[in-house]
Amino acid sequence: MDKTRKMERGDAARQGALKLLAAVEDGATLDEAGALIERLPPADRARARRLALEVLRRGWRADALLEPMLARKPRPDIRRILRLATVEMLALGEAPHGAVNAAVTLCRGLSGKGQAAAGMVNAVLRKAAAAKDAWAKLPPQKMPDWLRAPVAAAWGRDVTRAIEAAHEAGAPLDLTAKAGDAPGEALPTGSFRLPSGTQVSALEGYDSGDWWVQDAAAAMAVRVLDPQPGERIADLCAAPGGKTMQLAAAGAEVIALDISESRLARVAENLARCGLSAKLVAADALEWRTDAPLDAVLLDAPCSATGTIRRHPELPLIRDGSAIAELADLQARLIDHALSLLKPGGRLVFATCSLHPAEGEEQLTATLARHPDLTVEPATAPGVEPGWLTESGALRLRPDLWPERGGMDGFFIARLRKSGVKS
Ligand SMILES: C[S@@+](CC[C@H](N)C(=O)[O-])C[C@H]1O[C@@H](n2cnc3c(N)ncnc32)[C@H](O)[C@@H]1O
Repeated sequence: MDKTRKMERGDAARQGALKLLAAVEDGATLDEAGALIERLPPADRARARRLALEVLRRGWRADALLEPMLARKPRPDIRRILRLATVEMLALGEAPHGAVNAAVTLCRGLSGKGQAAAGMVNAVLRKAAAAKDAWAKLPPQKMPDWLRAPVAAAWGRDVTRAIEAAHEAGAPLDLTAKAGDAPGEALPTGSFRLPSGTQVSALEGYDSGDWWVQDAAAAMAVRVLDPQPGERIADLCAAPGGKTMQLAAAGAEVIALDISESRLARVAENLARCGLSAKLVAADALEWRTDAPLDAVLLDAPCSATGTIRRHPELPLIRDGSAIAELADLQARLIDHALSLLKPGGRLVFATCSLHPAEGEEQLTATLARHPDLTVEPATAPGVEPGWLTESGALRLRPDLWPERGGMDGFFIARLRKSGVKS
């Protein structure tokens, strides 16, 4: 590819990244914003998304570095260009001349005053390129107060900083095998790990459906439930279906329920790809009833998803924490209804991909107060380290765990036994 075409391609990806970043500033998730770049060739689209992710993970850090170099606060489109080039140079190893030239070209493509900023952007980015030591000394991007305060109250400042470092580092690619092995490093908990950016569809076993993509922490809820062949188990919030597939692969008779028909269609696609089956039901779990009581229920409840910030770094920017009380209330109602579906002695696994104690530890305490006959069983499974269990026996997974292996998503998982004869 000649030099000019290479530059144009780089700029298409950068322009795509800037569009995604602008949409996030307007409140969209990166997935929602994806439509803005769908016309780009696949390689540019993937690069645009990667660049946007990396800038979202470090935008605050870039601002902190650049602020003393700027005479006045830049307008939003210029600030996005400055952040992008700074992150490219100082975090992604892009050669300064390439990143600075690209930033200047992007400014020249703007209207009116944007063009006039090209000189300033050139000068500031040249200074930024030389500020490697200052960049290295800046702490990772902080969580917003609505999340940082409860996290720090629960686990202290050192853990909070370690979680923030894990958020900045991003997430590897984890696979769950249908049976036996999958490509990648075998993790102690049974998942398989590959470097982030691995092309999923090129891996051996993709077409034959031997495995599916699922974070190592997310895979723990079903391992804690320990499904047995032939057991009747409902997965009440099933889509897109990672946990349904684990239950089906274990030989359980699975009812996979989700309120969203379109999301349930993804469960059907995923099951078909992997040659697994489950009964699919589109319904509100709060209203759904079954003729025969169940051996077990998996409730992977809707939540703030704050455990997935490594993969969704836009979440802290587009959420303000105001939904957490409402989500915790919905989770409590789902737990109560799930318990009513169980046989005496049946088990409920409650899980959320949240770092907020209101959707985890506090939810469990409130559940036990409403249902004093429930027993919390230790949430153990192969590879679970003793330090991951809370005092009450639930599993608290956090992004800062396994730092040498690349972390894991944040999850809370509790295994509850209904009173009566054990099933
Ligand atoms: C955390 S996701 C579940 C992820 C899924 N368990 C997996 O492993 O792939 C939560 C799901 O709950 C569904 N949901 C939200 N409220 C619900 C309700 N009242 N009844 C049933 N499903 C609901 C959402 O549509 C969403 O698909």
